[in-house]
Amino acid sequence: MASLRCTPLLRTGTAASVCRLRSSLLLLPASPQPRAFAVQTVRSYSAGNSSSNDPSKKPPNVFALLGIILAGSGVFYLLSKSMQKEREVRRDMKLGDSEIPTEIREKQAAATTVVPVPAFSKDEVKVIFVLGGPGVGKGTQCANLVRDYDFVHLSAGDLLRAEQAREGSEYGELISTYIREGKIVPQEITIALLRNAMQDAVKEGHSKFLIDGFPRKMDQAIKFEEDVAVSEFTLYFDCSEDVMLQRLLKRGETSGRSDDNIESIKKRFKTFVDTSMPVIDYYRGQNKVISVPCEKTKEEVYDLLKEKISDRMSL
Ligand SMILES: Nc1ncnc2c1ncn2[C@@H]1O[C@H](COP(=O)(O)OP(=O)(O)OP(=O)(O)O)[C@@H](O)[C@H]1O
Ligand SMILES: O=c1ccn([C@@H]2O[C@H](COP(=O)(O)O)[C@@H](O)[C@H]2O)c(=O)[nH]1
Repeated sequence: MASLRCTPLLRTGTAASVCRLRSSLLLLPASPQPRAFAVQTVRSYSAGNSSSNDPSKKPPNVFALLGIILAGSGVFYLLSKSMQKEREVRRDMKLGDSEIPTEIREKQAAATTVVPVPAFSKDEVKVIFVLGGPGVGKGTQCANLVRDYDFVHLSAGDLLRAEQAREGSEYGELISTYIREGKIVPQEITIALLRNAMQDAVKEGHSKFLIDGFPRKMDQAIKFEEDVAVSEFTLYFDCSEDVMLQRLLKRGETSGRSDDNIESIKKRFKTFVDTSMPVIDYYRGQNKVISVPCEKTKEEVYDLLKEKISDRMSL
């Protein structure tokens, strides 16, 4: 089986990514073993043998015996030749495809299927996705968990805003437009930012991550879990649109965010329903969603959240 590890290098704003192919070819299925030949025991009949006079015990026909031995040797020779040919084909990988028998080529293709390996193993990191509609209170509750427990909070939206504001970023313009329009920024950018931030935190000895506002689209979910880390579970913060709208408009009075205005908010709600809810449904199908009702006060929501998380992992 071969394994693939990809290392995106967005940190300096470049889109380049380095893919290290760790290819360890599976050995082809073992060659057929030479068949065991039946060993024929030849009795020796001496002239003085008392049974030699018994007409039912005639000496074996020497020519028949020789024939059997010759036929056996022939089959053995042909079998050895065929095994040697297969060994040569396997050893000499420089042979052109057309020279390799189809059957062997098919075996090789099956054995070299590339399987992606996440950058962080389940032993190294515990990743919790935090999803929910715009303004539901994800950031507020993540801040509570960071204050009280050993979590690292990575908000995809915050990372994108920081990249947008970074001098010299080649994605600044693009991110700015996507955020204002409530659209989802291409996953390569967001995943590279998250991965770099995780790498820094792991280097500092952290292992528990709250990935807030991500994945918001199925392609992000699949790619992140293939390339970066597999999630433990998803927290889904649930609230009516009316309540979220009131919270966002209130926040918009001071946040300075380009998308905390009624036009952008409507677009964000639509994107959430059309694009992000399928991600929650996807994880729900895997029994990996913890739903947290969020209409009550911040404190009440937090108490419920702690209770629900501690049912699933030790806090
Ligand atoms: N339970 C709550 N009751 C009342 N107000 C709340 C509650 N939770 C959060 N808020 C307020 O609602 C606003 C949005 O909260 P927050 O920024 O945490 O939401 P979010 O889900 O992270 O938003 P976004 O998706 O836009 O990043 C904030 O002003 C916050 O103080
Ligand atoms: O994975 C993501 C996360 C966010 N975005 C864009 O950012 C804004 C704001 O996100 P918040 O979580 O509300 O801070 C969001 O509307 C998207 O435009 C993204 O593209 N991909």
